[in-house]
Amino acid sequence: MKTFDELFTELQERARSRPEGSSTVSALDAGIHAQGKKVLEEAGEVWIAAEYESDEQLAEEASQLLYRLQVILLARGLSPHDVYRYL
Ligand SMILES: N=c1c2ncn([C@@H]3O[C@H](COP(=O)(O)OP(=O)(O)OP(=O)(O)O)[C@@H](O)[C@H]3O)c2ncn1[C@@H]1O[C@H](COP(=O)(O)O)[C@@H](O)[C@H]1O
Repeated sequence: MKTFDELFTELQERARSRPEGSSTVSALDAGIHAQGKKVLEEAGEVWIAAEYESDEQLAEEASQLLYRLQVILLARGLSPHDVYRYL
């Protein structure tokens, strides 16, 4: 179990050390266009899960959307704190 901020710290470390087999390294290397498509894809899956699937499936899809949002923030050099100031 990890929090939003703990996951972001982990992703920053992946970006820095670039370990073999990291999903995050692959996602960062794929570029902003591909990262944006993943955000949209996961947002759509959250919507479908909310309408038709279980609470557990919705929570899992939401986790993937949060992950994809973090990847795109990281790629642009932003952090969750840049977002929090608008909440
Ligand atoms: N939370 C996530 C996470 N959520 C989603 N994903 C990625 O999203 C994929 C699932 O999304 P899709 O449904 O689009 O599946 P897919 O189309 O088969 O995936 P792709 O072929 O497009 O990669 C997973 O296979 C992962 O690649 C994640 N990848 C990593 N994390 C966490 O990020 C941290 C760093 O992970 P690594 O960079 O892999 O070390 C770890 O704590 C991981 O748990």
